Amino acid sequence: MAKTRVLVVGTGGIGTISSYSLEKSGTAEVTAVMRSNYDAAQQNGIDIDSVQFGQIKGWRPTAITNSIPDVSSGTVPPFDYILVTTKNIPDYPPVVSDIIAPAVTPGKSAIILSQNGINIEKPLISRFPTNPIISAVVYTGATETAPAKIYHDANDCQKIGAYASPQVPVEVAEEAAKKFVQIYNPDGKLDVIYSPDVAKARWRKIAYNASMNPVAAILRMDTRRIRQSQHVAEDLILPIIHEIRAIAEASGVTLEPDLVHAVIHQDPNSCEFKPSMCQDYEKGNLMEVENIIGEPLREAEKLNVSTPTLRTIYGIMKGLQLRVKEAKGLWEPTWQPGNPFE
Ligand SMILES: NC(=O)C1=CN([C@@H]2O[C@H](COP(=O)(O)OP(=O)(O)OC[C@H]3O[C@@H](n4cnc5c(N)ncnc54)[C@H](OP(=O)(O)O)[C@@H]3O)[C@@H](O)[C@H]2O)C=CC1
Ligand SMILES: CC(C)(CO)C(=O)C(=O)O
Repeated sequence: MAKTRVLVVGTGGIGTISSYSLEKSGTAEVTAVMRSNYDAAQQNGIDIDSVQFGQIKGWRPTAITNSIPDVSSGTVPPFDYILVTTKNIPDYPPVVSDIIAPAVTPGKSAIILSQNGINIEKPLISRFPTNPIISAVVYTGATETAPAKIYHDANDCQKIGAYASPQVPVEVAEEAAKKFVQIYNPDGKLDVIYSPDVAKARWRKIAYNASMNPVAAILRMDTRRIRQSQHVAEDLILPIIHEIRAIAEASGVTLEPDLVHAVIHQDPNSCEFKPSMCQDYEKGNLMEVENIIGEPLREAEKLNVSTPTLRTIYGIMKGLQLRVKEAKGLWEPTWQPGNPFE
């Protein structure tokens, strides 16, 4: 039987772990789009040090490329799935829809977003109205420690489901999501499951990311120290979790009573874990500020929900993001027309 064709866009931490399981299943062939790690992977393959799969040296997916395949050329067969595992940073171009556009076959390729954040699916719906959109809420822990060297320290754990798109029949999108889970996890040994209510899963996950990620980045502190400082946990983390719960509730999603406990205890006491936003800031990289904090805040404004802590944290994170942009030469300190503070 022909294998399912999957394009993985952004083969860093999560992209590599997903590519590995998809290929290992024997039912998928992965084309991995790589960028800064392309040369290293071409030369020596990818090394994976995995808590779940052991030590893997020089692993290679079916194909590695350093550009997005252009399916309109007619030389590349269409992809059944496009799995997007780049960081998602809409405040600096190119945005995800522009990145993947050449590889999307209208009406065929299902697009799966594995990225953190809320509302990340919306720009894809308007750009690719006839393609099924699938949302993957990812709890896996994986970091690229050097080009094409992946440290996988928390078991692959994903909740995957269809995201409603007006021109795509619900059953088509659900079928695409279920089939993707089937090819990813054919024998059910992984904690990678179909979720009929992925919107709820996203709100639940954002309670961790909107609280722990920015507070860790601002303080340059791991989540155990955040919790060990009762003050930081009580005055910053808990209020943000409560604010996220209130926004979700106003948008029609009731989060479970164990939410606070689940966020506080997501990282075991034994580890000193710095969430991705903190790691990115320490590396001088742009951070996923808009989808993790900006979007929940915009939802809150629309729904008239009070979110004082989230707003303060957003202001600080926007400032830190600007510092990263300036250091990278992506922003110049100039006055924009209409700025009342000039
Ligand atoms: N890592 C984790 O444990 C978890 C991550 N997530 C989410 O998953 C997503 C991916 O995170 P993660 O795997 O850590 O990210 P990484 O930074 O490890 O990997 C992202 C990869 O995408 C590449 N990339 C970015 N833009 C492009 C582009 N335009 N064209 C081609 N390649 C591109 C990057 O290349 P380059 O190196 O050149 O920038 C990098 O190789 C994020 O949204 C994150 O929030 C969710 C849960 C856990
Ligand atoms: C905590 C983790 C790794 C997965 O839940 C994550 O989402 C992040 O660091 O941003």
